[in-house]
Amino acid sequence: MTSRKRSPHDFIFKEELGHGSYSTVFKAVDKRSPNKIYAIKVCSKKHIIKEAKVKYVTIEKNTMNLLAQKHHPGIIKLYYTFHDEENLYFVLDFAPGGELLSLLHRMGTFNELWTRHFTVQLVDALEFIHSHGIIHRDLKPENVLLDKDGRLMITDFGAASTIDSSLSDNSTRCNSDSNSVNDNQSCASFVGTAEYVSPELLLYNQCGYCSDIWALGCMIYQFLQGQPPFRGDNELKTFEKIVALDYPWGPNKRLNNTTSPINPLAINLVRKILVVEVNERISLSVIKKHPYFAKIDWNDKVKIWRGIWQNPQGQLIQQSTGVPSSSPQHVLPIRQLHVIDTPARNIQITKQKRKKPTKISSTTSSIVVWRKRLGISTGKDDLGTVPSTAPTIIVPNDSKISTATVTHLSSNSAPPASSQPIQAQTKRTQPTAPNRIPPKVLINSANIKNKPTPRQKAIVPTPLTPPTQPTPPTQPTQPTQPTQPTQPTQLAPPSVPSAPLAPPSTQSSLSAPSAPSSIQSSLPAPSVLSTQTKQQDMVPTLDVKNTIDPSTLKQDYVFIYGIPYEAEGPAMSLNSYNKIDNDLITSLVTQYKEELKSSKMFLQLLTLKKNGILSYRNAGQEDRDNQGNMDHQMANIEDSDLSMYDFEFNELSRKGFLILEKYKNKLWFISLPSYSILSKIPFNAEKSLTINDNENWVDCFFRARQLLEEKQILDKISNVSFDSKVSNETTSPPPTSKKDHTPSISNGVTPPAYDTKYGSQNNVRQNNNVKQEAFSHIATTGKDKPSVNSASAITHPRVLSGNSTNKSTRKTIAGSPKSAPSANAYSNTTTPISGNRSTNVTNNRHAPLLSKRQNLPTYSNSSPTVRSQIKSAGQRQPTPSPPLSPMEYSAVKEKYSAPSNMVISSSRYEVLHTLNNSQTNFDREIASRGASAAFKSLQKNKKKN
Ligand SMILES: Nc1ncnc2c1ncn2[C@@H]1O[C@H](COP(=O)(O)OP(=O)(O)OP(=O)(O)O)[C@@H](O)[C@H]1O
Repeated sequence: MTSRKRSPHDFIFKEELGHGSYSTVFKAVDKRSPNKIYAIKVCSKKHIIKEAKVKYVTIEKNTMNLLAQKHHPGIIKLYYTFHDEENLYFVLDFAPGGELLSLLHRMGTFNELWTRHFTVQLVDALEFIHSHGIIHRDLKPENVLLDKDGRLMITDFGAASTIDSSLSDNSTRCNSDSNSVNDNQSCASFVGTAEYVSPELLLYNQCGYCSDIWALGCMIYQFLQGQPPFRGDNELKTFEKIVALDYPWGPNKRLNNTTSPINPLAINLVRKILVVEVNERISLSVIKKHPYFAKIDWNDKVKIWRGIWQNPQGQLIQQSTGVPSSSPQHVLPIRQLHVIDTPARNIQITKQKRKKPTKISSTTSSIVVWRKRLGISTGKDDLGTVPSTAPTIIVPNDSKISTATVTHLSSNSAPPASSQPIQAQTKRTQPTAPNRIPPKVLINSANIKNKPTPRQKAIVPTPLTPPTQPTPPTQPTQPTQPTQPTQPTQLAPPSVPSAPLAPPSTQSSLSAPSAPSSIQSSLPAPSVLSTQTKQQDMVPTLDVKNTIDPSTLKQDYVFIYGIPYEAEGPAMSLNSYNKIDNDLITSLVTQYKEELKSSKMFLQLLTLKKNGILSYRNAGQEDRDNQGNMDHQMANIEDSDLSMYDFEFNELSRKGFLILEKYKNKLWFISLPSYSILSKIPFNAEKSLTINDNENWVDCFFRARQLLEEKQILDKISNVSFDSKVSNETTSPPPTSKKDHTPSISNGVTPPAYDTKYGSQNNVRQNNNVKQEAFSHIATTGKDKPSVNSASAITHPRVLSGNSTNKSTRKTIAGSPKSAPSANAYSNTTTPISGNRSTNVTNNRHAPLLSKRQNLPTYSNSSPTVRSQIKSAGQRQPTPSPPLSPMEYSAVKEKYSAPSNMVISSSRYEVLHTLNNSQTNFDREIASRGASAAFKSLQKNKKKN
């Protein structure tokens, strides 16, 4: 670090490199020495204060300062920090190679050579970090960047923790030193990323150097397999998998369609790292001696730190891997196929883009929920070193103590024998347990792979909480648009027959053969609510008392436009559908922008409840449904066929549109009335009816989703014991959780056969001719057709936010997936809109298409009959039928599992997942399309600016 004071004026700021939860990173040139290129991380002071990130920024600064005292090639160096009125600035090493995750994404997996080379670099860099008494705590491929030669550089120390050097012997061992697991205050906080979080943090609130080693193990696995070892449909499931060491091994599949077996030594290494018991987890020094690194000379730093794009002489080599050596900025931004985010445009340095959900707090809440449900204390008393004896798992029902222990779990880590030539050497520790895990813990032992001991006696759990009631019945549906979450592909005829709309000019660009020749729609003029309307007319029928309800997450005035559309015609590829869909939305918005935002429209009072129900009532006129309700149900965000998009939606400036789409059924455009229109509403009414106007709609959607998701998880955790399903000794009635289908299977309900006919008719019936396209006001019809402007520059609503490498991913619990929405019929039947605004916008529309291709039934593509069978099986089986044998059970499970390449979410992970698992070029095209479209969009925006 140089002490010379610098300022933003010393640098020329170039393009944005990416942004994280509290910063935007720009490429910058030092004016004093123009050859010096840096990455400058800019954190808006306002934003970090508002988002309570000060602590993390400080940690990052201090940690990087500490590490910058000595140069290490594997660490992003911090050169200067300074601030002005608006921002804090971190001047860092520029890593032109982008994120390691992006490289992995582009390749599918790394080959043997690269995996070993990267691992060696990681081990060396980690050793350096640990030698400074620092634990990174958020190691993952996203936080590892690449320099121009393809050398790793670890970054993002915002979650780091230092170990008190007076206590530490600076050992990097996980075992044998009491400091290796740090239980001090700073370390006991929950940080990290769901997929890489260590079991000691989950179970004991502890972390240490060994927690970074755990993450290293996850990364090695990911290099070889393309995705991290532990991934559940949501964070809580991921946590379950982590403590159960539930991870599979498959061949090393590359995107160039080559497959190779995995080196057994690599598997062995990973297995020695991914051990739940920290005292048995291999340390860095032992890792270095592992036979996998037999040929590595750890003292030969030059060799170790050769870039992967360099030959032994240090020259850049041409890659045959699809990574051009000519361009150092190898990595295309990887964006979601469908995102809710802020467009990357006109980003002032001082202006923080729409944040992605908070890393730390989200993680915290998930872990807290998870631990709470397992009955694991999160209190300080529970801290301390990991006991030499593993916790006993006690199943609640009859107070019997299971023999499952954490060490037991670790011994179960062995992947299937076929892919695991080398067996774990994990020693079993004493199973008698201190009350590390209080006696309410359920261990889902069916998740434990290759359980070496005979199956335990099944103990049907007593729910930790009374069974939760299913989501309350939906409110009466609006007459024009029945929304039936359980029948996602049910197509409702347009409620308003419409005159054709001239095809948007963009249609000519539709390349798909099955694309509609025209998109016809009409825009019946809505009833006019002009600004001259008498103020009292605007809210005459609103009953204030009825409106304010504690379950309301948000209620506000909006304009809503519904466009029902019906899909007919032959099957269409997902690609075509996506394109049409994008074009449709885009053209509608671009053509009717003015009308959609017009003050002529009726105001609606939109309400989002905790149960996910979104309803509206007309603020301008008495408008009751058949049952006399003023609130009309619009959608249930739990509906797996509901997608949400953002078209330049900016709540502050009240611009743009939030778009909801029920798969091939209806589009809703939600816009916000201008302040001037709002001011026409009588003050009292406005004040009393507007609820929670401090929180954005999108945040509220995600909050609702999270609430629902947590409830769902809690139901499941409370009610499910896999033991009870596979055991012949089941004695208790099955759980009754609405959404847990597992019991139905375990109770011998015959899995419904896949209804091909129905599937083909209903689920895969494609929108070849989006022929309907009635463009009707949701609550009224009108006559005036708006003028049709020729569609100008088309921006795709879903890729609008194609920022450069937006670091948001589901893996960062930080705003994590919260959960990847699941299309997995077996484990998760409904998928609310995800909890991560920037990554997780449910888009299960893909599921049916992909499922069909593979002829795999899923809940989301099963017929209503099938669904009701599954549901009723889960809900109403009064007497347990003979349970399935384990084999039958796994067959059923497999049958009802979502196909591995299903695009069920829009996060980068999902895209990556699809890429990694795709069988065909078609799938890969789908997955990469989002990224390239996002990239193009970004470029366009940049040019414009
Ligand atoms: N030194 C760098 N060189 C090149 N690109 C960088 C550099 N640092 C960051 N970036 C890009 O900017 C993105 C965001 O940076 P960073 O992860 O530091 O932000 P953050 O706010 O700390 O993120 P997080 O939400 O993970 O805490 C990164 O994903 C990366 O693509």
